[in-house]
Amino acid sequence: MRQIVGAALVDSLVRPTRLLVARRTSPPQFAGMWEFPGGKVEPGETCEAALLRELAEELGIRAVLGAEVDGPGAQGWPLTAAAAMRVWLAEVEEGEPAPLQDHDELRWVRLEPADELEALPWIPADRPILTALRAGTAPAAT
Ligand SMILES: Nc1nc2c([nH]c(=O)n2[C@H]2C[C@H](O)[C@@H](COP(=O)(O)OP(=O)(O)OP(=O)(O)O)O2)c(=O)[nH]1
Repeated sequence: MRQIVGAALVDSLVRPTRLLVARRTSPPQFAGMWEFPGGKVEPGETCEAALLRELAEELGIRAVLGAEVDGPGAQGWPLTAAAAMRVWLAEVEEGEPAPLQDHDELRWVRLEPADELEALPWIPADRPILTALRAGTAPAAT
């Protein structure tokens, strides 16, 4: 199984209210769809190092990783029969995210209410991840 990593970049790891979403430019079947920035883990790389590298390359930022958005398998969330993605919450530490590579638009979208977030044409495999992310970042009831 090919290992993919993705970042749920939020405005604040302590009190997340917005998520940075990215619109892919390729391949044709994913162009125009929204996703978690990230990419493939290279041989010899840890997942965390791969994710920080991808965020630097794609968005031009240095990020800090928070908790993992745990998926159903050891390799995270299934994407296809041959690929799965682990996803971490993350926060920008340095830089301003820009669509440098693989994306033509970035958007900070409110997590709750999630109308705008859910209305975007996401890569379909990402939908269950979004649901888990929203459950995990919802403010605790008092
Ligand atoms: N980055 C990312 N990829 C996703 C998501 N959902 C999903 O199905 N994928 C798929 C699309 C791609 O087939 C694969 C990730 O590959 P990629 O093209 O982003 O990887 P990469 O940046 O390392 O690209 P490359 O070296 O092959 O050019 O996983 C997601 O939310 N984020």
